[in-house]
Parts: sequence; C-alpha cells; structure tokens
Amino acid sequence: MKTYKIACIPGDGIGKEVIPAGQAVLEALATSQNAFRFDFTSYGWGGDWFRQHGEMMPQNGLDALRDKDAILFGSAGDPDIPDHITLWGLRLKICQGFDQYANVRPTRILPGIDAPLKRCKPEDLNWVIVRENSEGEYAGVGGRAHQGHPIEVATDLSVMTRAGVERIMRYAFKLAQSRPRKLLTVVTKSNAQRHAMVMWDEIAVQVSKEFPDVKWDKELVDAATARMVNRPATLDTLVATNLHADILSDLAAALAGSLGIAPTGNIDPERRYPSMFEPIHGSAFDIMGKGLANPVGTFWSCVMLLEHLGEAHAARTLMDAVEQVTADPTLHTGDLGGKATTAQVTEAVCNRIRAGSAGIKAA
Ligand SMILES: NC(=O)c1ccc[n+]([C@@H]2O[C@H](COP(=O)([O-])OP(=O)(O)OC[C@H]3O[C@@H](n4cnc5c(N)ncnc54)[C@H](O)[C@@H]3O)[C@@H](O)[C@H]2O)c1
Ligand SMILES: O=C(O)[C@H](O)[C@@H](O)C(=O)O
Ligand SMILES: [K+]
Ligand SMILES: [Mn+2]
Repeated sequence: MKTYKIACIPGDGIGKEVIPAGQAVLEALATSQNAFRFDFTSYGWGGDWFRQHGEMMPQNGLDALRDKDAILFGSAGDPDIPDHITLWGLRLKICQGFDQYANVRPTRILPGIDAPLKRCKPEDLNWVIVRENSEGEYAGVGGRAHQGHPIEVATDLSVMTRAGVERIMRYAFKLAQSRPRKLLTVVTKSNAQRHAMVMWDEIAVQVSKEFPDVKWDKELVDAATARMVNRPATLDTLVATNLHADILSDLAAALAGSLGIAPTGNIDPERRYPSMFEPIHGSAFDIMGKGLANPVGTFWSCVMLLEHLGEAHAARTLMDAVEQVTADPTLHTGDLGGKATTAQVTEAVCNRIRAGSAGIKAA
C-alpha cells in the first residue's frame, strides 16, 4: 500500500490546535478508505523553539523536509516575538527555500454559511486567487540605517524578475484554462508603480497569447477590492503580486464567511520540492489555546494536499464531509456565529468520513 510521508508543522497559536485536527481527519480517511497510508512526522518549530534555540527552525531544517511528499503547516506568529522574525524565520524560509512560487487560494461560499454580502449568492462567488509567492514585495530586499536618529532611513524594495513573473502568469493562465469559465483577471498597480508593474502587465499580454481560449482582463488592485464586493460573479481566477494577493485573499475569505475556512497551497509546480498546505489565517492570538478555532480552513487545505498527491477520490470524500458539516449550523464555530468547538467540528467530519466509507462498502 502506498505510504505518504507528511511533515506536520503546527507552529504557533491556533496552528497548534488546527493541525492536529487536520491530522485526525487525514487519519480517518486513510483508515476508512484503506487505499493509502500516512507517515506523519511533527516538528515543534515556531515561537517555543525560538525561545529555546534562538531561531524559529533549525538552520538545516529544510533537509528534514526535503524527502516528504507534502507539508501541513499551521501558522507562524507569537505574541511575544516580532512578526517579521516569526514569518521570515519559518513560513517564508520554507516557501522560499523550496521555491514554492505558486500560492493557490480558492474561495467559495460553503453550504450553510451565512456570507455577509446581501446580493451575493453562493454561485456568484467561486474564485481562485493565484498569489506570486517568491518575490515582489516579499523579496526581503531593503535595509535600515541610523536607527533612532533623525536621519534614520528604511526601505522595503519590491523586486520582480521576468522569469518570476512569466512563471506565475503561465501558472495562472493554465489554471484559468482548466476551470469551466476560462476567465482570468490580472490584478495590477501599474498606474502608481511604474517599473515592475508595467513589466508585469506586459508579460501578461505576452503569456496570454499562449492561451487564446482564456478570456482575461486587467484590474487595478484598488478597483479589484470594490469589484469583489459589488460584482463578485464577474471574477473567476485572479493573479496578483505577493502582497496584493495576500490582502485580496483575506478579503475573499471574509466575503465567503470567515477567515477560518480559507485554504491555501504553497506549490512548487515543478515538483522539485515538497509543497506546503496551510489555512490562510494566522495564529489568532485572541482565541488561541481555547479550543475555539475553526478547523475548516485546515481541512480544506488537506483536500488540496490530497489533490496534489493525486488522491482525487479521497480529496472529494473529505470535501463532501466538510460541506456536510458546514451545512449544519449547530456545528459552526464562533467565527461563523456558532458555538461549536474545534474538537466537535473535527469529530463531526471524521464521523461523516467513516459513515461515507461505510455506505460505499455496503453498496
Ligand atoms: N501563514 C501564516 O503563518 C500567517 C498568516 C497570517 C498571519 N500570521 C501571523 O499570525 C499572527 C496574528 O495575525 P492576525 O491577527 O493579523 O491574523 P489572524 O488570521 O491570526 O487573525 C485575524 C482574526 O481572524 C480570526 N481567525 C483567524 N483564523 C481563525 C479560525 N481558524 N477560527 C476562528 N477565527 C479565526 C482571529 O481570531 C482574529 O480575530 C501574526 O503574528 C501574523 O504575522 C501568520
Ligand atoms: O505572507 C504573509 O503575509 C503571511 O504569512 C500571511 O498573512 C499569509 O497569508 O500567509
Ligand atoms: K497559516
Ligand atoms: Mn495573509
């Protein structure tokens, strides 16, 4: 039987609650379908590791992950450590270290979820945001000098390369082409950012010629936020820079009901390295340690992980189980207006996986 080696990195805050939940539903799937196994290895990297070792993960930590089939990640972010230390020391070290350049963020309104837009029906909001995940505003180029003096200077330089833009555009056009509507919106800011974003636009035009069946348009990022709210049905696949897509995807998640349900894959499309799957939310300092975190974003990320492994049937089974659970408001966590706990939602999804497999075996 095929065994998948999965690295689990809960990280910080509610990551420590939702990643064990994700592991539990994956175990339930493997046990009930009996078609593959998981070999999980957990890594205690993050804020606690930093307090002990002075770093978020070991220098050579990537070597431990290199031979894994996939990584399941929680969150990097600790109330007592500056956010730029935690993010760069863990999540970005892995994303950039493994050149996971395509960050894929699907959003839909799941059954039973009361989304906040009164004129937006569930069929009007079915998006995938493709986030450039290796450069741009997250290139890490910049510096700070004369700290504390009146002449202090600090820069964060956005860096874009032709190779980096071409590969993310090609990925986004291809993804749009694979979806029924074959519709792509290229998000830009080439009115204000007059160098790299102009190149971004030019490369979009160039790559579009390889995909004559994909309909595409261009939208400035500020207008894109209004369009997401006012005309959600005009969007399908979007591609945006690292920072623009980071912001748009939190908005997308909120419009679909909650930050707690949104998933993502940090993908190396060339499969040179393991890809990493995580909910898009962070450590949620306000609710951590209370058992109240919504695990659905992690479960949906597990669906993406299974799809990446080629386990389409298991992926569908898990997504069905998740949607049956969201359809029941008594199983909603606080972010969705309910009272359920992380453990109750997890147990409900596991039960539906088992019931689904029992149904298949009985048929
Ligand atoms: N990928 C990552 O590792 C990642 C992502 C985002 C933020 N962060 C880090 O997390 C920390 C907190 O960031 P933030 O407050 O901006 O964002 P956040 O996503 O942690 O929380 C924003 C709000 O959404 C709520 N929320 C988020 N996920 C939820 C869930 N699963 N269930 C219920 N409610 C949920 C929180 O309670 C909070 O009110 C910071 O250190 C930040 O850098 C890390
Ligand atoms: O990349 C970031 O800004 C953070 O990790 C987080 O907000 C995310 O979306 O992954
Ligand atoms: K996360
Ligand atoms: Mn984000």
